[in-house]
Amino acid sequence: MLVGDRPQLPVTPAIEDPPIAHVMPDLNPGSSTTPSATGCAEKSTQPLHIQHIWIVTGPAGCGKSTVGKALQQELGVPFLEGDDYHPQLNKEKMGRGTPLTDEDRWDWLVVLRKAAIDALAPSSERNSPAGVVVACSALKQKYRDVMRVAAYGSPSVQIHFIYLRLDEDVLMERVRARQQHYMKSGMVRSQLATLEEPKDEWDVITINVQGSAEEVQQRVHDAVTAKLAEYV
Ligand SMILES: Nc1ncnc2c1ncn2[C@@H]1O[C@H](COP(=O)(O)OP(=O)(O)OP(=O)(O)O)[C@@H](O)[C@H]1O
Ligand SMILES: O=C(O)[C@H](O)[C@@H](O)[C@H](O)[C@H](O)CO
Repeated sequence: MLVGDRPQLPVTPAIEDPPIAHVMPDLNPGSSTTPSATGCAEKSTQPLHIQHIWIVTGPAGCGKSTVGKALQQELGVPFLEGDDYHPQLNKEKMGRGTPLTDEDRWDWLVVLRKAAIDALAPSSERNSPAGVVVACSALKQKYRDVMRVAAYGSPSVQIHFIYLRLDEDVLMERVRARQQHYMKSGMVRSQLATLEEPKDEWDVITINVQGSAEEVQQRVHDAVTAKLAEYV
């Protein structure tokens, strides 16, 4: 299977990651789809309760937090702000104007992925939510692949990336106008240099985020509604 292709069930993890894979909770105890001995999914009469992980991606300043929080309100699911999961050293590094490396991002992505899985797990205090929204730059395809592992082995969990596309000049304007954030406009160019725009990745929805926050939110709403309709 090529990276970014839609996996067929049952899914064999393309990335070896035993600690997470082995602790994946059974998110769907009443699942309607049961893998058979031959490896083919068998249908039962119960509806499949799908949990959707919506990962809002793109470079600093594209609007991940703004879009993510609005989507959280709309869907009534938890929201994880990826920036909050960076170790302090990463934040200090970015604050000094030094771009993160693959190594700096690796543990952050794994921790954020686990937090997303945990947010889906049922607890005694509330019912299992229908999903979670995560703001995470996920600039490179291999970073998105790290996050994709969250859905591996759990047919009831679906992962979607919402890539917010914006030109450099508008990105720069938005980051410059933003107050009290460690990420300054000088980092925008390096974010774009690192960015691998998703192409032919079946689980990515690209949204043009030029325009007002309301216009952008409407586009996101339409795209998410259309995606959810595929599961009805
Ligand atoms: N559609 C929009 N039009 C104008 N300004 C916007 C729009 N969306 C977001 N902003 C503003 O742009 C700035 C960056 O947005 P936001 O913080 O949501 O981006 P981000 O991708 O989460 O950034 P970072 O990754 O650096 O945390 C904020 O000040 C926000 O209020
Ligand atoms: O991968 C990265 O370089 C980082 O995640 C950044 O994108 C920041 O966390 C974020 O944009 C905060 O401004």
